[in-house]
Amino acid sequence: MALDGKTAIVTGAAMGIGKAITEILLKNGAKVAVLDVNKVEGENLVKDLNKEYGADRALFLSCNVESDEEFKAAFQKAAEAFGAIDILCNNAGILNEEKWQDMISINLAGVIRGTYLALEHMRKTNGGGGGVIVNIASMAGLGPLLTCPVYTATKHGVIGFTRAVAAASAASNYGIRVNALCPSFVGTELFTTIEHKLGQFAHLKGAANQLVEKLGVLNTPEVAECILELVTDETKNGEAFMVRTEMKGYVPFPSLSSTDKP
Ligand SMILES: NC(=O)C1=CN([C@@H]2O[C@H](COP(=O)(O)OP(=O)(O)OC[C@H]3O[C@@H](n4cnc5c(N)ncnc54)[C@H](O)[C@@H]3O)[C@@H](O)[C@H]2O)C=CC1
Ligand SMILES: CCCCCC(=O)CC\C=C/C=C/C=C/[C@@H](O)[C@@H](O)CCCC(=O)O
Repeated sequence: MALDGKTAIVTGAAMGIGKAITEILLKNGAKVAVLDVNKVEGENLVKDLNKEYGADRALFLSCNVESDEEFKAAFQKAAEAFGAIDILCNNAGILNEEKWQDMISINLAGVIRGTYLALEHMRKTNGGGGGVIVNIASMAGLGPLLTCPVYTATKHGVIGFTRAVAAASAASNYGIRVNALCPSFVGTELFTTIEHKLGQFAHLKGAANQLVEKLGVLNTPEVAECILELVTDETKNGEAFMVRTEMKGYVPFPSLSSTDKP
């Protein structure tokens, strides 16, 4: 899918990885609806982006991905402003093991909520033009991050959901691909403020720091680059793409056919 003239919705787009994804989509010719709970950051960002990329290329919509009503209204407004939606990036997420129910509600249920809304708007069997969804998971969706058991669970959930809904979309001729992006550590506010958000396993933070030392820290444009790959390569559906400082690529999963033995 070429991006020129396409329209996108990015959640949690006021800062961090979502902001970088918004910028790379704009640079490549798309229009972007910036959804976020942070109105001040979101509105300021959109003002700057429209100065840089042209009037009305970006649109801020206040939206908490935990709210069905707000999410639905944001999709409606974006569709009215842009004509149609071609791309959804479910990026909004938090890390706070002390507020673990909120993490499930935002990181996993928010992705499901956004995906189901996008299927309604975009699926060819409902008058839509098809499109692509990218869910921001994490390397913690592929293996355990021991200081963060619930964060790990939400990201494993995002990958499982992505793979299943991708297969269901293909089998239903929706014309919508769904893929997941799995970055290792990225230097955003989420990463720099974890100190007081690790809950009962905060005493294990030394182990997490060792993993950071080993894996290094990505910057947000490096992560955003990978979005282009997942959006534009029409052969990819139900994939998880891992990005680390020293390597990136599609993650192989076991096939688990009925004849396989453990
Ligand atoms: N920073 C990292 O090391 C990594 C982050 N990720 C994932 O990338 C995504 C983005 O994370 P970062 O940019 O690092 O975080 P960040 O904290 O820098 O930015 C998150 C953005 O999401 C917004 N947001 C939070 N809750 C929201 C809600 N309920 N509804 C709408 N917007 C909401 C915030 O206002 C903020 O603008 C998350 O899903 C995170 O789990 C994945 C791997 C590594
Ligand atoms: C504590 C800050 C979390 C920031 C948010 C993230 O999503 C970052 C996740 C980044 C990396 C997670 C890696 C987990 C890896 C484990 O499964 C480990 O077992 C893999 C070890 C890889 C290796 O040793 O090469």
